[in-house]
Amino acid sequence: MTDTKKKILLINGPNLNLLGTREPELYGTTTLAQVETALVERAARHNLELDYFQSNHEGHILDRIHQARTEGVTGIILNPAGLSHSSVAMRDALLGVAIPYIEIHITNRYQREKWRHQSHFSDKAEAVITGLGVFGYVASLDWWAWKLEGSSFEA
Ligand SMILES: O=C(O)[C@]1(O)C[C@H](CCCOc2ccccc2)[C@@H](O)[C@H](O)C1
Repeated sequence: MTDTKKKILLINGPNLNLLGTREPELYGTTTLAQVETALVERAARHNLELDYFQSNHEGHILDRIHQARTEGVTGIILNPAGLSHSSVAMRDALLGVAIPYIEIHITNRYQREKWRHQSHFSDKAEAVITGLGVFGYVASLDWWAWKLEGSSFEA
């Protein structure tokens, strides 16, 4: 029996491995491992498979994005981190593999330095979440589940 579960890939950019251990006033106290574990379990409840990847190296992230296409990834949850504001190459990789993504940021970037207001990813994202803390990751997954389950609205 072939595995028919749709796959969502969670990608976190540079320094997010520090989540929960540094700057809790900005990023909270939940660790990246806790986020990843929680999303894997939540995805399974939606009959989805969730894989996750974090790197401090742009090229490794590009390689993981390229690999996603060969794996048949349906959608991406992307926190580009600092690369949000600088990486045309990462934008090109995402557009190149043509996998839809939701962009998520833990902090409200519009309350921070002006240079954080711009992202190389937002205009091509399905949606952008910024400022919900790590709940933004939960919201991103639930959005993918809702989208893939037919986008029906039940009040
Ligand atoms: O708010 C977000 O999620 C950001 O993507 C986080 C990036 C920073 C990622 C580093 O995250 C850390 C987490 C905990 C401790 C230190 C860094 C920042 O450069 C973006 O402007 C907004």
